[in-house]
Amino acid sequence: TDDEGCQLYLAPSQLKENASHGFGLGIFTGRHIYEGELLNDLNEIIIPLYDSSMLDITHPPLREYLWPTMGTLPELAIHSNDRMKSFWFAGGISSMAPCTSVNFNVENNAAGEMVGALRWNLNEDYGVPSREDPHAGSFSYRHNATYLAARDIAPGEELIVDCFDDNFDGLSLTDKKRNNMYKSNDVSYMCLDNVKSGESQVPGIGKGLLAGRSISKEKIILSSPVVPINRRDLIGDGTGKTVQSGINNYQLMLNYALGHDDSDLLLLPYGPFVNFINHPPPGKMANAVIRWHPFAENEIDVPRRMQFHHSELFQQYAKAVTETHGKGLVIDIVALDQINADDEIYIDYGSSWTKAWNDHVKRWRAPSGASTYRTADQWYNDRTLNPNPQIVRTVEEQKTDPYPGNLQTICYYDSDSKIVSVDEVNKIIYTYWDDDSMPHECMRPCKILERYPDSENPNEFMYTAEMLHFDGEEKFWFCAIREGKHISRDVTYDGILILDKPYTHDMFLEQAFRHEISVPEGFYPKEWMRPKVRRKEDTTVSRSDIGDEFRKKKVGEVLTKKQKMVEDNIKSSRSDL
Ligand SMILES: C[S@@+](CC[C@H](N)C(=O)[O-])C[C@H]1O[C@@H](n2cnc3c(N)ncnc32)[C@H](O)[C@@H]1O
Repeated sequence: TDDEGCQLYLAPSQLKENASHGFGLGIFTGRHIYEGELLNDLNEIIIPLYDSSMLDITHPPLREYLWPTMGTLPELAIHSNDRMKSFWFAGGISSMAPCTSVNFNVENNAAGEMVGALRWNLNEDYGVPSREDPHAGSFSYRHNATYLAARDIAPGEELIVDCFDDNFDGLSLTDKKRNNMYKSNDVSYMCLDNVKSGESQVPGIGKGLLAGRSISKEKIILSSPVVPINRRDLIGDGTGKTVQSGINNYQLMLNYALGHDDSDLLLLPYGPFVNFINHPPPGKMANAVIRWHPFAENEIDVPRRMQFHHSELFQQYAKAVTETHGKGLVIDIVALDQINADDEIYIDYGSSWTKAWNDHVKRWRAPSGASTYRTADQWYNDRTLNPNPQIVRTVEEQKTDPYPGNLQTICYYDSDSKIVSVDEVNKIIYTYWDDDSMPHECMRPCKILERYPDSENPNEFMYTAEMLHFDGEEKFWFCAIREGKHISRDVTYDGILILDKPYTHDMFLEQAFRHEISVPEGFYPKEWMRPKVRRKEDTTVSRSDIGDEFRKKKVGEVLTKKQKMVEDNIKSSRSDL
C-alpha cells in the first residue's frame, strides 16, 4: 500500500560489499525516475575544504567523501596551482552513492542546467547575507549539488554516481542485486520522505530543513550516517599551519560538524538533507533531537562493512575513531513534538554553540568596505552593477570601467592548446583557444586584451587573452604551461570566468563565525573525551580490537587504482574507491 512505500530511503548498500566501493549504506529510490530528470529535491549544500594539507599526509576517512573543486567551486580551484588540496563535500548522493564511470545511473549536474543561472559556475543563492551582517561567511552560499538521472531508474534501485573519470568501472552490477524494495518493518531501511530543504524561516541564516508532511512525536524524521573527523583537520591546513594570515583559521566545514567541547572527535553527517538543520531562533524551541540509530537485530546477517552501528567504536578513544574508515555510525533526527507540514525542523545546537553565537554577534565588527562588497556571484548577477553580463571588459576598458578590486578574470586553458606561432626573441607563444575539449581541465588568471565579433556567430564575441602564470608554478603539474607569454586567440565567452580573488570570499573572513554543533549531553561516551576529562576509572575499560580491518592504513597501502589516478593528477574524481 501507499504508506508502506517510500520514495527515497537509505539501506545497506548492495554494491559496497566489495572493498573498493566504499562502505555502509546506500541511497535507494522507491519511485520510478526518468532518464534526464533533474533530482532537484535532492539539492545539497556544497561545503568547501580548502588548502588542506592533512589529506596528503594521512588518509582520514573524510577524504573518501571529497570531490575536486574545478567544476564546482572554481574560485577555490584557482587559489594556486596546487588545487588538488581544495575540495568540496556535500551530503546525500555525493557522499553515499558508490561511483563508477560505466554503470552509473545519476550524474553530477555541476556543469549542467543550473536552474535560473546565467552561468553554471555562478550560482550562489539569492539573498545571501551582506558582509555587514554577523551571519556573513558562517554558512555555505551554495546549495546546489544536484544530480541528473542518466537513465531510467526503477523502484528498488540504488543510486550510483558518475565518477567523472573516463575508465573506472568499479562495479560489476548484476540484475539480481537491483531490487532492494523498501521494508517498513526493518530498521536498516530508513525512509527520507518526511522532509524537504528550503529557505529557512529564520531570516539571514540561509537554508533550512522543512517537514514535507506532518510527523508525529517520537517518530524518526531523518537518519544519516556520520564520518569521524579529527578536530585538528578542520583547523588551518590540517597540520596546524595557518593557511594564510588574515583569514579565518577554521574551515567553514566546522559549522556543519557535530562535536563536544571536551572532545577532539567531530562527526560530519553525510546523509541527504541533514546538513540543512538549523538551531531555533530566539523564542522558539527545538522540535527535534539527535539520537543514535537503534541497532538492527538482523544486521549480523550482512557483512561487517555494510553494517552501520559498530558498537566497539563507543569503547575506543577519539583518535582511534577518527582514523577508522567505513564504520558508518548512524544518527536519527527524532521529533520531540507533533510537527506539521512546512514547519521548519530545528535541533538545539547546545549551550556552548549558543554562547559562541551570542558572543560573536556582540563582538561583530564588519570588515572595512563591507557595505559595498559583493562576491563575484553577487556582483555578476546584479544588473545595476553588471548591466552587460554577456560581455567581458578588456584591460583597456577596465581602466575607465574597472571590475571591483576583489574580482579577477580567469580563463580555461589546457596545456595542450594549439600553438600557432612562437616569437622566440620575445618569448611569446601564440595559440588558438580550443573550444572542443569542454569541459576544460585547467584554468588560470588571464588578461583580456581584445574583444571582436565571432565570425560564425556575429551576436557573440570572442576574445584575445594573455594567460598568466601562477606564482611558483610547478613545472610538472599537468596544467603547467611553458615559460614565456601565452597569448590565445578566439577564447569564447564560456572560456572566461569572473571570480573572487584568492581568500577574498566571505567564507575566509577572519571574523566569520565558526563553531561546531554541540551534541546532546550524554551522546558522546566518556572514551571520546580528552584524557584529562576522562575519569581515571573509565580509562581502564579494555578496548576491543575488533574492527582492526577498518583501521587507517599507511598512505601507499590504501592507494586503489582510483586514488592513484587522482594522485597522478589525471582528471580526478571522488577518491574513496
Ligand atoms: C549546519 S549549518 C545549517 C544550514 C545553514 N542554514 C545553511 O544554509 O547552510 C549551521 C550554520 O547555520 C547558521 N545557523 C543555524 N541556526 C542558526 C540560528 N538559530 N541563528 C544563527 N545562525 C544559525 C550558522 O551559521 C551555523 O553555523
